Amino acid sequence: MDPKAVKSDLVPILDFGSQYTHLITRRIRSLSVFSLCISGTSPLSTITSLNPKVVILSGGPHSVHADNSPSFADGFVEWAQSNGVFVLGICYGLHLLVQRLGGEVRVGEKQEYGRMEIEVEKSCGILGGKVGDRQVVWMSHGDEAATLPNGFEVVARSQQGAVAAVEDKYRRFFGLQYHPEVTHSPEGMETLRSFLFEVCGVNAGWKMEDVMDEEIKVINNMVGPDDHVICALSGGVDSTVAATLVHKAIGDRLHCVFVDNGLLRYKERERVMETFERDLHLPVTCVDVTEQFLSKLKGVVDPELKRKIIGKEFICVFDAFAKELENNLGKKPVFFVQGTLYPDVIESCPPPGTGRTHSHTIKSHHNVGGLPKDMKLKLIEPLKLLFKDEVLQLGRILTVPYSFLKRHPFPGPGLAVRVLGDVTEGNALDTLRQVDEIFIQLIKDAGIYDSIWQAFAVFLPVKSVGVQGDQRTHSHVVALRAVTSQDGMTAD
Ligand SMILES: Nc1ncnc2c1ncn2[C@@H]1O[C@H](COP(=O)(O)OP(=O)(O)OP(=O)(O)O)[C@@H](O)[C@H]1O
Repeated sequence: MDPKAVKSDLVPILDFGSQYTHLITRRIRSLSVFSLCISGTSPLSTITSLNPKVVILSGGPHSVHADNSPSFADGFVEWAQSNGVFVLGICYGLHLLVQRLGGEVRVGEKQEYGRMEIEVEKSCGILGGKVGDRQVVWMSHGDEAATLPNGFEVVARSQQGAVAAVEDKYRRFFGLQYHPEVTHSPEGMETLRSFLFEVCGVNAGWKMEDVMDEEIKVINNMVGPDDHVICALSGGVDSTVAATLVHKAIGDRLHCVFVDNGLLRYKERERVMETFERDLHLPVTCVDVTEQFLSKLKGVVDPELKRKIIGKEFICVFDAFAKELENNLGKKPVFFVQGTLYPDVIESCPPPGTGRTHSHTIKSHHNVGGLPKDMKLKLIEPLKLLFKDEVLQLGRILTVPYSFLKRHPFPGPGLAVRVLGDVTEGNALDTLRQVDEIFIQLIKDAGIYDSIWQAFAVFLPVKSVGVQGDQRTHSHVVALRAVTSQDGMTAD
């Protein structure tokens, strides 16, 4: 997706490493306005090329007083001011604005963490001008704005008297000391909404239908009229939605491969292939490489080693599939489709100041281990700017069956990571498949499958005493686990 082709205004978030940065992006997107996280230290040209009406500076774990604390590019405030761009600094973003514009930030006398009450002191834009209004907000800061730059006014204060909201209406600079993006600030969402629409006059209109049309255009521009494309389909939501989208764009020049590695769930292969063929009309080749995978996993106990072996075998299978396709078509396939999502991209691009290496090129996340270099396939990652719930929305528009979209996620290495110990010993895999099926079926019968994020069984490498019929038995133990989650970022 080309961010510049988006129909709504685009709101970039300069990321300074807050654990909440992606939440700001999500809140704004939920208002039908496209938003993107970019590194807080991005060059000015990256920001200006997006032509934004509003820029948000995120919070972060740093203090502006620390050596090498990250900051926006030189010339940013001047550019914003001379182009009438609205700037909102949140927490660390507010401290940066205050400091870089000539105010003073100091270590707060009473550092504020958790729920606090604030009171609006001045009629203002960002908090809706309701003087005397009190609201509960989520604070998480050590530093505070002590002296404001010329032209700034305090709009709200915390109970402890610390600055909670500021603005310079004339220059269009705004700051919130608290985090409006978290649900612990109950009025935060309304604050973001009124800031974007009423203060900044942002145009909404970002729709998943447009994302789909735009993606199809991008794919058609990328893939030549005679080019062929490969996609590894796991039966999971991401690769299925990505493949369905690419298929809509280029038709049967897309060649999908589904790998039965002997580590799939009960009747997984039959169920997945049926959906691909009957409901989605996707051209999929199913390869059965059970023996190949299980022989490599014999005697392997270490889960990390299992993952590595599986990753390598997947690559061999994809490689063989590409060669066979080349023989059949008389030409090499050129592209490989991956269902990389936005959280993978964010995780692969650590924000400045985290101590992790910052990569400017987006590194693709692929837990089947990356592609072999001599395959020389270019990547198509049509979902790489979308969050999981947005991918589900896109899937619905692409008429991927609801039951399929609602399937619980299943790991790439499959049951190999749900059997603790050697997967080839005894009949661990078969036992696990049967237990898992019974567990999932019971959850479905109880009508709670859709409210659970992921439920699964794990085969443990211990035996315990039980009674079956009239017999005392000594047999394996299987653990059952189920978690709920909104988006797979946190779980209960
Ligand atoms: N059995 C399989 N056959 C073919 N490809 C597979 C298989 N398992 C995994 N893959 C490929 O590896 C990718 C990563 O696997 P994993 O299941 O961890 O990913 P994911 O990000 O949850 O995506 P998905 O929702 O598509 O499964 C998949 O998107 C798919 O392209």
